[in-house]
Amino acid sequence: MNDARTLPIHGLVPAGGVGTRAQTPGVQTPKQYRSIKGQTMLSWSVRALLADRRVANVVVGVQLEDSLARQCLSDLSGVKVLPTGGASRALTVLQTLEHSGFDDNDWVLVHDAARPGLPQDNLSALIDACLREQRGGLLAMPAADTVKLANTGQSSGGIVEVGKTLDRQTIWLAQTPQMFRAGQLRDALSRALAADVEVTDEASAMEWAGYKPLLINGSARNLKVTLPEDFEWIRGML
Ligand SMILES: Nc1ccn([C@@H]2O[C@H](COP(=O)(O)OP(=O)(O)OP(=O)(O)O)[C@@H](O)[C@H]2O)c(=O)n1
Ligand SMILES: C[C@](O)(CO)[C@H](O)COP(=O)(O)O
Repeated sequence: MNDARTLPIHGLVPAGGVGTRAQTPGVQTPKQYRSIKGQTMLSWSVRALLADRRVANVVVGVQLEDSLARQCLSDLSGVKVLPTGGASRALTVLQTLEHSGFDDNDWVLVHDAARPGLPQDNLSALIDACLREQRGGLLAMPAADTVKLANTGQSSGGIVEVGKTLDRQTIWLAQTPQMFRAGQLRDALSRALAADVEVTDEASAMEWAGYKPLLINGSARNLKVTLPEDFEWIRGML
């Protein structure tokens, strides 16, 4: 009989993007399939989840026509690739959840394929906190810089000006993994997307549904590889 506090914990990696912002002239490979120190970025990110012995398995959501994921993950056990990619990250997560076979009360850790440097102590701290508090949560970093809100209504000719400075004491920058009960997350994502809510991470759908996810300290090493120069940074961290 599964202990309700420690029901299976699954990984879910949305890998259905094309990495537009990371592309450089002549390199069309989606960023998750770019090689870093001999492994694809996707492989690094999946392995980072599996490194915690409490993570039972990982499902990876990719676009229907994607054949690269199975190739680069073929040496890993406990990994299933599903053709559940959608037009947005949130839709990929939802469709992968819907076809994962996870039970509603199972825990799921959603982690970007673009965050290969996830430190094990951060992952462990997130899992510990969610199991201890029996609440969902996410890795995030308190803002270390002064935070400006742009005055979007006034920009002309590409010029953007400051609207105001925000109190950074309450600003945290979300990372992944984000850990929630599979059924609650699936329902929140489905309802939020049906209501045309802007969902850029799992927590925003859960917040819209009324939950208060835990914020657990992440790391600069858990960089989301987004721009071409990020590959140089992340190579030095792996
Ligand atoms: N339709 C999409 C879009 C994104 N993702 C995944 O969501 C994660 C974070 O998204 P992001 O860094 O924005 O990746 P891309 O969307 O590929 O990048 P870009 O916005 O530059 O195209 C990535 O693992 C990406 O593969 C996804 O599964 N399905
Ligand atoms: C989920 C996320 O990594 C949290 O910061 C971020 O929202 C993903 O944004 P992207 O534009 O889909 O990369």
